[in-house]
Amino acid sequence: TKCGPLQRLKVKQQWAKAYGVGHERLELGIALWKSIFAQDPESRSIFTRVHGDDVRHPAFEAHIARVFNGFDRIISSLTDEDVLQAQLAHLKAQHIKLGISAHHFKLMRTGLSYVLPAQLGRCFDKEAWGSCWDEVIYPGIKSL
Ligand code: HEM
Repeated sequence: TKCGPLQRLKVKQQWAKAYGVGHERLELGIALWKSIFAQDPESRSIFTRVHGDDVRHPAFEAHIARVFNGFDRIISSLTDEDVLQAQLAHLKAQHIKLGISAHHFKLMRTGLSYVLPAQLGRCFDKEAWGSCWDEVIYPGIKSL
């Protein structure tokens, strides 16, 4: 499939539902990062500044909130190409300095494919998410 207008709308709508409110949002984030660290325990080491050794540390919870805020900005912009590309370019510049590789983005892609269905059930459109990640989000943010 392609990340076309329909897929973008689905991703937007499903993200809005999963992102939810209050503590649900934090729990989704904690589940995502637990999945990333379970897939690759070594990847924790790039998060020392934000206490990646403990996903419930206030500093790590703040990190989770920043990343989801970034997600929210990207996904909200999926239907506005110019804003979308500006958001992606900004995140790309931030991640170049951090040494985030294709491998790391793969961990996140896989993590999302676990935690979003847990939140959305059968509403999760795997193909729409996969194509928008592979064709739009990842190519826009990757640096290495
Ligand atoms: C679409 C995917 C991603 C988005 C939207 C995103 C978003 C963000 C945002 C908004 C920040 C905070 C920047 C700041 O205010 O300084 C951040 C920091 C960071 N991100 Fe990402 N990120 C993504 C993917 C990843 C991946 C795949 C990894 C590695 C597995 C990663 C690792 C980091 C690290 C290490 C930091 C800095 C932590 C610190 O403050 O020390 N990010 N990210």
